[in-house]
Amino acid sequence: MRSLIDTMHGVDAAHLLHGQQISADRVSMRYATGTTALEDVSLSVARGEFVAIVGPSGCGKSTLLRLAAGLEQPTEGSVALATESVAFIFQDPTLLPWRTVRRNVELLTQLAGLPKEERARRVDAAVEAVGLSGFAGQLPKALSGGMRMRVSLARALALEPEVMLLDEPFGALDEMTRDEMQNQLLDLHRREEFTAMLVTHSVSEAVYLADRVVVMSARPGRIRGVVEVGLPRDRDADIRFDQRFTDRVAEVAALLHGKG
Ligand SMILES: Nc1ncnc2c1ncn2[C@@H]1O[C@H](COP(=O)(O)OP(=O)(O)OP(=O)(O)O)[C@@H](O)[C@H]1O
Repeated sequence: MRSLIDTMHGVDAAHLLHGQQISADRVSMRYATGTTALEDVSLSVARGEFVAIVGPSGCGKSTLLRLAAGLEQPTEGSVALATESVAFIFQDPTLLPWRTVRRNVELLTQLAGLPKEERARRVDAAVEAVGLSGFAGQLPKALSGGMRMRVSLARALALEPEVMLLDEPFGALDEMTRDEMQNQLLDLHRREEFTAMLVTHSVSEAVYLADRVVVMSARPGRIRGVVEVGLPRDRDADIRFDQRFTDRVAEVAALLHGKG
């Protein structure tokens, strides 16, 4: 199940400062194949913060998320996580086709060994939170791509995670559905107050969702710069017309393209 979403174990929480949820300290990652994916990356994410990571293809963004989850160990430096309560969301919702929406959402709570009543409470809340109550009895094949992604989100939410790691979750969706999913995620983050690390190829998505955007260089990935978004957390689609939004998008894009 590790390849779907999972609860992970906190790694070496000793060097976390107060209020930090994730901390990477001078991390380098070289795979056995000889590829150096990351070099000297240091990053701290505060409890409840939403951090987006953008960078050229192959610069080590997914590697950084896997390190944060404790799925990989860095070759140099250290990664610390203040909690064991972590959910991972991938671009592919990976639903089990023979299980209904409800039973898919329940899956990880079942594997985590939660009692039946507790599972039922969490599943109901998660299905409701993503607006799928009317579809709880449907099979995945009856759902649109956006709805399947909502099920994937609900399955993660049912773990009531303190940390949500999202690897390009909306990359396969059409633009309208993607906009809807971004608003859904903003709303969930406001309500559930989890810490989020999101990998995306979209600069505007990063600025729209995050408190801070981390811009990485081409492989081996280093942090080229970090942009403080500085927009109110309580934002909606209209913020895209705000000068501050367009300024931040330009700032991130300039860093991304080496002009920062
Ligand atoms: N398990 C692995 N074994 C060997 N090399 C790997 C492994 N995972 C990733 N890599 C390599 O490490 C580099 C970074 O990969 P990673 O998937 O982290 O980048 P990314 O920024 O997420 O890419 P993309 O934006 O294209 O999804 C790539 O060159 C990739 O081929």
